[in-house]
Amino acid sequence: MLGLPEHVTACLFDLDGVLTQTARVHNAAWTTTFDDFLRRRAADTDEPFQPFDPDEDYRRYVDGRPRYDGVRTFLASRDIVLPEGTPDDPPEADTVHGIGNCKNIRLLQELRTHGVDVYPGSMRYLKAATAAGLRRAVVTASANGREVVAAAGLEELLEVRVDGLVARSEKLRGKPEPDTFLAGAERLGVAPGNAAVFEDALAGVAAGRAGKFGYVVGVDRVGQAKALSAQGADHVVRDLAELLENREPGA
Ligand SMILES: O=P(O)(O)OC[C@H]1O[C@@H](O)[C@H](O)[C@@H](O)[C@@H]1O
Repeated sequence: MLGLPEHVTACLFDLDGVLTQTARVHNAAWTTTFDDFLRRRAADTDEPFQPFDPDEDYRRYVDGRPRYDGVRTFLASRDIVLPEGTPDDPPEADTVHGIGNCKNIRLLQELRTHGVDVYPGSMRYLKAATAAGLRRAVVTASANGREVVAAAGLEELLEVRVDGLVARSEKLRGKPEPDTFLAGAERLGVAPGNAAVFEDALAGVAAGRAGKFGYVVGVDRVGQAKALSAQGADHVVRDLAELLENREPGA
């Protein structure tokens, strides 16, 4: 049904980059934030400034991961270790939390100024899934998940939300671990084997594979179809509307 195998009765959708056109907003906020930090550091250490790569660095180290995990993973890729700091560190603090908080201020500024766009194909797919009686959850690493879902006007179409705040309060490990997707399936009352994961991030597809979900759809918005397959996507589309055309997988 809807391009999914017969045993699938529920859909677990990632948010940024799958339902809403906000992956690029996160990416831009991270790029500016990391570049500011790296420039300061280069000036302090006399080492050359090597900017954050919004393609490679974002996809490998930041995309899909919880905010502070993204900071740690990227810094580790440059052999940089910073103090953790605390959640209320100011945005200029050179700590894991300070950098994450700086990115969040930039992200919210942009989201609140320009609003949130939904992918038209995703809206169509969500409506078709609702009409077909498939269960529907959104599972996002973002602590801003509630705000983005509301700004996108998707609240009515999603039965369950597992976001970064839920993950924090329930101590769920972030993607690429499967915990948040497993929590989404559990809240819908569906076994992982009967749920399909929809993900645009490499870490998210890896989480879908690790959780032994019934089907993993890779959503390729940036030309990384091969990498999504290599992480374990069963099928890769460029837009969810493609699944409405192909009624059965592989058809
Ligand atoms: O900083 P937030 O809003 O909690 O989001 C955390 C992460 O959420 C993911 O959905 C994005 O792919 C990442 O880019 C982002 O860093």
